[in-house]
Amino acid sequence: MPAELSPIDKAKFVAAKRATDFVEDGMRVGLGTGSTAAWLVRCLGELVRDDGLRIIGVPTSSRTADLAREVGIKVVSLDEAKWLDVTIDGADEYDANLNLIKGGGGALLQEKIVATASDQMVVIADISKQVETLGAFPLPVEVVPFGWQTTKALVEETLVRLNGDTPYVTDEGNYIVDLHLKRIGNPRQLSLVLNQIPGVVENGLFIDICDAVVIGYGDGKVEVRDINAGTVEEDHLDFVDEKNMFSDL
Ligand SMILES: O=C(CO)[C@H](O)[C@H](O)COP(=O)(O)O
Repeated sequence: MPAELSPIDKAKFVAAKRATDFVEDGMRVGLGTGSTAAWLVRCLGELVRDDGLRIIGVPTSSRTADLAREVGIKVVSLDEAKWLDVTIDGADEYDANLNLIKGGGGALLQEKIVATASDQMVVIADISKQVETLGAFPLPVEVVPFGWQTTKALVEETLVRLNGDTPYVTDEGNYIVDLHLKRIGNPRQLSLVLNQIPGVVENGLFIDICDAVVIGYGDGKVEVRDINAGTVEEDHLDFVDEKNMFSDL
């Protein structure tokens, strides 16, 4: 029997489950990274196994690739898929314009490349990720290992301050440094400035990339906000149904 889910996991689960509605038979799907994206991968795996859904998945990290294969999703590289119908991924923060901070799981580079190579990007998140102004979540910046302390000092000079001396190592062998900015007044400009610093590979600000957000709540409520259509749809999903659960929880 599956263990009882916490309200936050229920929220992540219902957001992920509802987001599978964006996926149709034959699609090439970008698969995000993180705990919410892992729910999505499991939900899609269930549809592949039980309903015969045929999709090709392009994972955004080695972790997601392992999980996707484990649940029976056919995995190819972005170069093989070339262009994707939809990418569904989690986020650390989203604002009213659906600009995002991503990369809390250290996968921002692949996530940004895959999302940009998609007709549509859909974010799945619990309501706690919604913010008025981006920046409370430390902004991850991926830097090359060569001279990373110097790059970090340059970023510090350009911006405010940087915490943490032991960098996280990404799938590409790069480092992640986190910017504790508290509030990002102009995310578009900050993103451009950061990416001009030599040694910076990419940053976790996703500007004008996300098309829709599926927001999950602990009671099973789901909201789908589409920034292009300007619509908000409400739904309710039942997570007590055992059919929706996974035996490894
Ligand atoms: O950007 C990410 C990984 O690089 C994740 O999508 C983000 O950190 C959200 O993670 P979670 O769904 O576990 O809260």
